[in-house]
Amino acid sequence: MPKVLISDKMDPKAAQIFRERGVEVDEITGKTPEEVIAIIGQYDGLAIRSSTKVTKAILAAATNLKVIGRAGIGVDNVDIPAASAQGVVVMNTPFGNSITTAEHAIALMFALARQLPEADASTQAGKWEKNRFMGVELTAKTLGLIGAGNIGGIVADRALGLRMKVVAYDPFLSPERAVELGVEKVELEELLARADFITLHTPLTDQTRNILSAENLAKTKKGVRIINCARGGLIDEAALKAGLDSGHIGGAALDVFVQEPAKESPLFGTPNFVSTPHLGASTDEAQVNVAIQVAEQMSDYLMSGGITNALNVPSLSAEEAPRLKPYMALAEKLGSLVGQLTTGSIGRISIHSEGAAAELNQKPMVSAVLAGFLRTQTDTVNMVNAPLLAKERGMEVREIKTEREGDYHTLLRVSVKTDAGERSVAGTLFGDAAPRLVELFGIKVEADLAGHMLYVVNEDAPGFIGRLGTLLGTGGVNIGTFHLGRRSAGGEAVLLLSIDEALTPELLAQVRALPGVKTAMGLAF
Ligand SMILES: NC(=O)c1ccc[n+]([C@@H]2O[C@H](COP(=O)([O-])OP(=O)(O)OC[C@H]3O[C@@H](n4cnc5c(N)ncnc54)[C@H](O)[C@@H]3O)[C@@H](O)[C@H]2O)c1
Ligand SMILES: O=C(O)[C@H](O)COP(=O)(O)O
Repeated sequence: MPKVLISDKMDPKAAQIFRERGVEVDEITGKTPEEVIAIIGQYDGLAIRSSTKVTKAILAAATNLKVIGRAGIGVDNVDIPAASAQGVVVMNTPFGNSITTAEHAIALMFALARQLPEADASTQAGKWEKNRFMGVELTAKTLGLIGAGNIGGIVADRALGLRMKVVAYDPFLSPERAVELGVEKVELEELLARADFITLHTPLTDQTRNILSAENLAKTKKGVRIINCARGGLIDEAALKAGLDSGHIGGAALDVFVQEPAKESPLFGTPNFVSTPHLGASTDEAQVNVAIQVAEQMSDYLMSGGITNALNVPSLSAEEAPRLKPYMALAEKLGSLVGQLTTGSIGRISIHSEGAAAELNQKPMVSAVLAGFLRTQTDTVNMVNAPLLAKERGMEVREIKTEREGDYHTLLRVSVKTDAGERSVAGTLFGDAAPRLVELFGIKVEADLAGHMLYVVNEDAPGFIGRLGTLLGTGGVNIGTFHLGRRSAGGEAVLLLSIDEALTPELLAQVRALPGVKTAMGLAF
């Protein structure tokens, strides 16, 4: 039974779903990295929010880990390249807390417009400072949206409902989507110059880090109010403090900080500054949503191989998984076969689907071919890191689809281009389930690729099969199945034998010494 560790505070629904789906679960929160390292080796899955930092060191100790599930959106607390290199799937729940976070941004916008936190503190201190707290209306004000994705889009919708004008800066926002959202797509400079309120909804990347730098803050309208419910690091906090102190910035509300937890900051205590401790996603509804989603996704993966919302591997729904499973087995076997039969460096590997195979999700099949191929070179490859490894090894990967059926109802062909030219193998599924090799380097042959096999290329001549059978029999090797193919009568012939155990090097040398043998190799699947 697979075992999952929930290492951050999560709605109890997550544990309930894991158990219902047959996954054992431990909830151990608030541990130091060293404590996580000490226990992580026993788990197949790790369910987290933003507190657990999944570092290289934690991954190195996670020897059984197959999946990391983030109950939320941001995965900047996970070393994704290290997870990928180790073959661990990383998934998040990209929509479960979007509405909640958008509402938090709107709440902070109101808090700034009417100085609610300071008015509250003053009133509860018995001061009744009615004349001190003069606010501004939101109606007819311009909201500048930096990042118009899921959360930004919801913020825009709510702001339009408040009769605000919304301008958006997002280089990836299409003009059509801007129209659909009812926002005006503008460049950053224009947004800075026009916005009365600015709200940030981008991930933290090299392009967005300090997007509100001292220089850009100086370009904003005097009195601008700024909200950040996305990620610390999007705003230069020192420049923000200076802008608030000088009065150029009319107010700022931060839910996220460069350093979290933010137990101290020069911003604390600054007039017109409002803060919350990374509460954007903290509502009952959002936490139930993300807990359910993460547990369902992780259970699907651990129990049936279904992949949803993964950041480092193509998606594969739980419905697709059973249909794709035999194809993945075929793909992996074909990849392994070409890997075992190819020497020298590979310039290109092409995966060609024909007939029924072409109607399926190609990405998982491609990953399976690459994993099968590369497993002949390294033990640490799997579906997750295979595309990455192939790229690192300078292999060009081609995907080709032909929906028309050829000789077979469904066919997968794997071709490799090396210095010696291009060669291919092809396979089909018998009864849509059983993988079978049907072509080997241009020769028709029908074989199951399983267990130990002997591959022989020889000159087609009478008596050869008898001599080979006698040699193997004398050597104590039991033949399970025997598959033959030839290019033409008397031409090159190929033999694929399944054998109960691998040939000893001595016996293999004797096979190679038989008259007419061009190549003989042991294979294993
Ligand atoms: N405070 C919280 O608790 C909380 C909760 C949920 C999400 N978040 C954070 O909010 C952010 C947005 O989440 P989302 O679900 O809307 O993500 P999303 O991926 O749907 O949207 C992000 C948008 O940013 C845009 N973008 C990327 N680079 C940009 C750039 N250089 N300039 C301008 N725009 C750029 C993208 O095109 C995209 O439209 C994420 O960082 C997420 O981690 C925070
Ligand atoms: O990216 C997210 O989903 C938010 O930052 C929420 O983080 P949390 O799950 O730690 O509240």
